[in-house]
Amino acid sequence: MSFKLIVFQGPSGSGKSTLQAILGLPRIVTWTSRAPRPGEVDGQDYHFAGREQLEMMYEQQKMLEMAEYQGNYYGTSIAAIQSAADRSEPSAIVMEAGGAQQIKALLQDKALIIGVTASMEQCRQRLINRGTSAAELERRLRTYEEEIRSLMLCDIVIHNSDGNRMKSAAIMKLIGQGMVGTANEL
Ligand SMILES: Nc1nc2c(ncn2[C@@H]2O[C@H](COP(=O)(O)OP(=O)(O)O)[C@@H](O)[C@H]2O)c(=O)[nH]1
Ligand SMILES: Nc1ncnc2c1ncn2[C@@H]1O[C@H](COP(=O)(O)OP(=O)(O)O)[C@@H](O)[C@H]1O
Repeated sequence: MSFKLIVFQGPSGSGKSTLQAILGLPRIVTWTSRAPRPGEVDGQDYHFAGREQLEMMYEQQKMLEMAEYQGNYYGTSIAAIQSAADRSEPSAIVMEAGGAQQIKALLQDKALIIGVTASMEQCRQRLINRGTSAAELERRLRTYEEEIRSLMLCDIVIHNSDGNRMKSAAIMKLIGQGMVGTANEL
């Protein structure tokens, strides 16, 4: 497989992190100013930091990209991308649409952007099961339609509905085994 980076994009609760875990490639840990959820580990799920620290990192040009999503900063450090570039195997990252497009512009054929979808009702139910508060749930689902529209910019889209769980996992296995390559490998 000649991809350097596999990017997951899609609405909250669609299953981005789940599919990333099934793919099993080294994952790039990004930065966020949001508070950790119960069970999330600093340095493993995210690098958790204050808004000021992230603004400073951005000003010091330590970030490749940074986006504000639902009132919090999310960003990818240049250091993290550099260590991914040094690895022989591809890495995986989860990003919102703006970040994914920046990566695509930068890496072009070396990045595979995977859009992940599920119906709004299924996303809602999954977020409730994840213990999301009512206010947070409304905020997260408010951007659902916009995030679905931006999936048209992805290279492939996986309909990760409840009924498609096994199929989504099988597609991830194929990608992980290098069965999906770039055009110049055809
Ligand atoms: N642009 C960008 N988006 C990110 C980055 N890290 C995470 N995100 C995105 O930020 C959004 C919110 O993430 P999170 O709060 O963990 O919620 P979740 O995706 O619903 O579990 C998601 O769309 C992530 O893909 C990053 O480094 N850059
Ligand atoms: N195909 C699926 N069917 C049913 N539940 C799923 C499926 N994919 C993921 N989930 C569950 O949905 C929840 C949200 O998944 P997650 O990967 O955290 O989403 P995201 O990273 O997009 O916010 C998790 O509890 C996960 O186990």
